[in-house]
Amino acid sequence: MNLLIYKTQSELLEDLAAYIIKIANKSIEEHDRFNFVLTGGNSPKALYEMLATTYKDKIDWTKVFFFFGDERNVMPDHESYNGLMAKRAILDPLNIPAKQIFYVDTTLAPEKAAIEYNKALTKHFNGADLVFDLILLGMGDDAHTASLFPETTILNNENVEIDSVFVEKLSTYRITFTAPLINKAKNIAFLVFGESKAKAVKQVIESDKKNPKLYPAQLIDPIDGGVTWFLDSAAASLLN
Ligand SMILES: O=C1O[C@H](COP(=O)(O)O)[C@@H](O)[C@H](O)[C@H]1O
Repeated sequence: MNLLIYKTQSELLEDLAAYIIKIANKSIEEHDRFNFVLTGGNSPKALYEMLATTYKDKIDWTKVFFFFGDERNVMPDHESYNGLMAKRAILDPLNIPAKQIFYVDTTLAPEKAAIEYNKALTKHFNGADLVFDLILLGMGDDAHTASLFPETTILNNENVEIDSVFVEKLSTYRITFTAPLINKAKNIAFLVFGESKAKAVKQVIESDKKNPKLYPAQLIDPIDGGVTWFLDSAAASLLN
């Protein structure tokens, strides 16, 4: 695990953008495309905007395919839809054509949306293993990542797939990559800001004994690739 801690969020974002650009260009050089899984929530917005403006000439965006590691069960025009934030912050500004964007279709029932997303991914990968070049992840202050929430049934799902899950504490369904699917990625990066995440960061990274039922981000342990944590000093403040 690589642990990178930055004094300010802007330093962190600059470095994370450089990390993404490097992986994107390497992936395009190696297999002529970059399969990039976006994270939702609030944390990545400034990063997406930065990639679409300051660094827009650093990547051949015609070769980038965008996916979502999790989605909220709301309509695509709802402010909470992860795809909408990404659409506004990076996809529309870069004029990414629809064929390069894999939104989760939340007009369907959650189970059906997950089935359709699995089908779309299998088709994109031509039936080969679903190995993404880069998966970006956030983390909630309850240590959830993607939509792998504490004490939910999906934590026991050992399949490499997208699934739906009912999250009791939010009284809602989510659609999410399972941990085994995330762990197949070539590269995984966590982006975590702010003091409210400090306790969860410590529990996930420094607990002597793993307890993924309570701290689901502990399930992220890639098979072949690496995981890099991009933290600001507030999020890292409780680490030894
Ligand atoms: O619900 C979600 O939360 C996490 C963390 O979001 P943040 O707003 O605290 O950055 C996010 O990674 C996930 O994609 C999202 O659906």
